[in-house]
Amino acid sequence: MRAVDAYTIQHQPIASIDLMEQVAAAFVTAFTAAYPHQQQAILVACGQGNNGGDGLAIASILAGKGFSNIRVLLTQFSQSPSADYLLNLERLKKTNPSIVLLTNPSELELLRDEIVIDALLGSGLNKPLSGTYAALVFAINQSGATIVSVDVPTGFSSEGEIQAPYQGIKADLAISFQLPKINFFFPESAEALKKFNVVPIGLKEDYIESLPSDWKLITNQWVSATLKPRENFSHKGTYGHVLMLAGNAETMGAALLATGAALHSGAGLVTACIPQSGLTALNVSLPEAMFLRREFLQKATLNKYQAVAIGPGLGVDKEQSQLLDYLLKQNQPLVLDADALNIIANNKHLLDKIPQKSIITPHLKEFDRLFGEHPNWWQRVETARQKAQALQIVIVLKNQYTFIALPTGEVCINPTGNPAMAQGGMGDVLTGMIASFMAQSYTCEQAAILGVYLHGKTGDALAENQGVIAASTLSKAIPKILRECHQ
Ligand SMILES: NC(=O)C1=CN([C@@H]2O[C@H](COP(=O)(O)OP(=O)(O)OC[C@H]3O[C@@H](n4cnc5c(N)ncnc54)[C@H](OP(=O)(O)O)[C@@H]3O)[C@@H](O)[C@H]2O)[C@@H](O)CC1
Ligand SMILES: Nc1ncnc2c1ncn2[C@@H]1O[C@H](COP(=O)(O)OP(=O)(O)O)[C@@H](O)[C@H]1O
Repeated sequence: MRAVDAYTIQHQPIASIDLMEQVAAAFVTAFTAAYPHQQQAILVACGQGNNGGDGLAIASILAGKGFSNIRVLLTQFSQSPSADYLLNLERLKKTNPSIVLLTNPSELELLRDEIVIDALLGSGLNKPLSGTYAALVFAINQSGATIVSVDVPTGFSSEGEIQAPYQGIKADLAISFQLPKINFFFPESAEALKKFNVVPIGLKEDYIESLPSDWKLITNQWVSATLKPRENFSHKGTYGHVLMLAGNAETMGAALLATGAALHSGAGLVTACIPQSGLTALNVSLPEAMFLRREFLQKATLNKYQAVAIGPGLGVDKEQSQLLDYLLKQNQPLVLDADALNIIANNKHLLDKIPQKSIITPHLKEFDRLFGEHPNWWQRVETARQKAQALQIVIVLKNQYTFIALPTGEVCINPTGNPAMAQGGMGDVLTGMIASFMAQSYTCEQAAILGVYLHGKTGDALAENQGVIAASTLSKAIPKILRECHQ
């Protein structure tokens, strides 16, 4: 993002001070949408770099909009304030603001119900907080005030390992510019911010797209452009055939959920290879699905299936291990989830046998069982990136924000999904969706990205009206979201 700012200043007819003005205006629009009352007491806490410069411009704009109860806290910790900070300080002084000069953090006093706008340090953070900054941050956190951070909470690294224990500002909201920070998507950020809001500041999208980056944020635009329409004169054969190998006596539901999601996501045909004991349930709940006896799997012609998925509710006994072993030898790309991954974790030599272009969908624990324990998510995602490249597979590392590591070494971040989806069976639905897209002739990368994004998007649409979403409810709602996403 810092590169984007620098490029914009160089290549657009805009000076850095004017970009700062745009940033401040965009911040104020989002801030006043959340806190509209002009009598609201606000303390704008400014450092002496460009983040502090933003804070000064924000204070001026808020005052201009009639916010009459603003105090501006100026830290006096640095010997070399930034040029734009100094310029904005001169501008602000003309508005006759209430200024609090702070040399000693212990002098900080907040008014009743005062909101703190945190503009102390932003993306310029280059070392852990210490000394006076650390003491001030501690005092602000302790105050219990509502905190809204400019760009990033002070002390929070935008990229790289998040310091543990976290000692930066604990913001209620961070208002960031143009693009979210990569670390907002890591679970450890929960300590630093409750919510983030990204506001546009008019930077060149085509330039941002063209920047080489190992990280990609999945967008609705990409999904809509990638989804193929259902063509006139097409038929069930056009949309591929999924074979779903799943289920066990106590976990037949997982097989039904995965099979149902494959149907609801548009596969032309879906066959469930489940134990005989699940047949009645299959016929009653999913009459569209076909059935393949487990004993016949090894006699079946596997290449009549455009996607083969294995794992949901499968079990890890000898019989299931042999089935997996057989499939791994067919050298046909697979979707591997749940117990298929647990079997591989217990027999690590099988990792190298996963056919290239396969997709594996571990949650945190399954991932660590496969690849070893990780002290934090940053390292876990880096392992995913390396393993996806080394094995030439797609790794869908599931979480609130799922990371998809591609064989190219890129990692896609999925912005959709919400905690209402945190219920058993949700991963089974995802496996069915991904297998369905694979059967419909999308590449393994596309199938994984479409599956993950649309899974979360369906959950987001349902969460507008319900607090908890059962996996079967989500599955049935997929067709409506698919319709909406088709261009
Ligand atoms: N054109 C742009 O770039 C735009 C930028 N914008 C805004 O600017 C923000 C980035 O501003 P920035 O680069 O001036 O850094 P900032 O975060 O204010 O820090 C200031 C200095 O603090 C120091 N420092 C670092 N860590 C420290 C620590 N732990 N404890 C103590 N000191 C520490 C370090 O200086 P050093 O100590 O290394 O000399 C650093 O340089 C960005 O988040 C956004 O809000 C927008 O206006 C859009 C246009
Ligand atoms: N808080 C959350 N926000 C968004 N998605 C979530 C959340 N909790 C769970 N999910 C999604 O639900 C799925 C859970 O997968 P998994 O743990 O394998 O479930 P199960 O094995 O019960 O089917 C993942 O796709 C995950 O991204």
